Amino acid sequence: MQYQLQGLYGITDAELMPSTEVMLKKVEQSIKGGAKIIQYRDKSSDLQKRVEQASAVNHLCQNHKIPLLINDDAGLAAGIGAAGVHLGQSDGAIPEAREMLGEQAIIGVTCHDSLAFALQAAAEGADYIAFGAFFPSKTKPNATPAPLELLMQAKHEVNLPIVAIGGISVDNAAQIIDAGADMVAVIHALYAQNNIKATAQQFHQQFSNRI
Ligand SMILES: Cc1ncc(COP(=O)(O)OP(=O)(O)O)c(N)n1
Ligand SMILES: Cc1nc(C(=O)O)sc1CCOP(=O)(O)O
Ligand SMILES: [Mg+2]
Repeated sequence: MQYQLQGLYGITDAELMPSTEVMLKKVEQSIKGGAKIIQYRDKSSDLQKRVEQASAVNHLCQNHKIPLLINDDAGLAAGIGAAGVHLGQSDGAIPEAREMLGEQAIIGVTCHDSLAFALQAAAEGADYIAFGAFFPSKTKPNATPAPLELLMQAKHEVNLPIVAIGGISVDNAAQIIDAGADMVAVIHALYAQNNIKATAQQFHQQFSNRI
């Protein structure tokens, strides 16, 4: 299936979603509010939990025709038939992930604050590039800071959809989108909210003003 890589990108979080049931409810609310892409992110080494949760979220996403990407682990993505994988700079090579997942898979790559990483990822066949952190992140306080101007530069120099991540909220998303981000990836300012659907709608509206 061909997916549109634009809009709100929700990322799951083990602390904000302490059970599979809570995870499914929160992710579904975000999709109902307009999230266009979901990532399963679990940094634990509990393989059984990871397979069970990733499979359940993948089923939900498929029902809503939304792509699920697996963080870090192309093998898990292939094993459960997810739409793709998100790779950090030390999470494995793009060609190997492509080999495992196939031509249709979505492979996203973390580029931190580096245009050089982005150009390399593009040359190796990435489907989107991700920059951050644009604002202080509650989830990842030690993330490398990235300047807003990087988005404008990348827009001109890299022919791939751009994800912005790190401390993004409904209050600061507009400046990120104005600077050139095609997607905003969010954990805390989405999944820690009491009304996740309404929050996702607020993010979504900021894109629909431009689509
Ligand atoms: C959309 C998106 N962008 C960046 C990241 C961060 O990936 P990475 O640097 O590998 O860090 P971890 O998330 O694995 O801790 C991401 N996951 N998603
Ligand atoms: C997983 C992750 N990667 C980042 C990067 O800069 O590469 S920032 C981050 C955490 C994003 O969560 P929140 O929306 O709560 O800040
Ligand atoms: Mg990673």
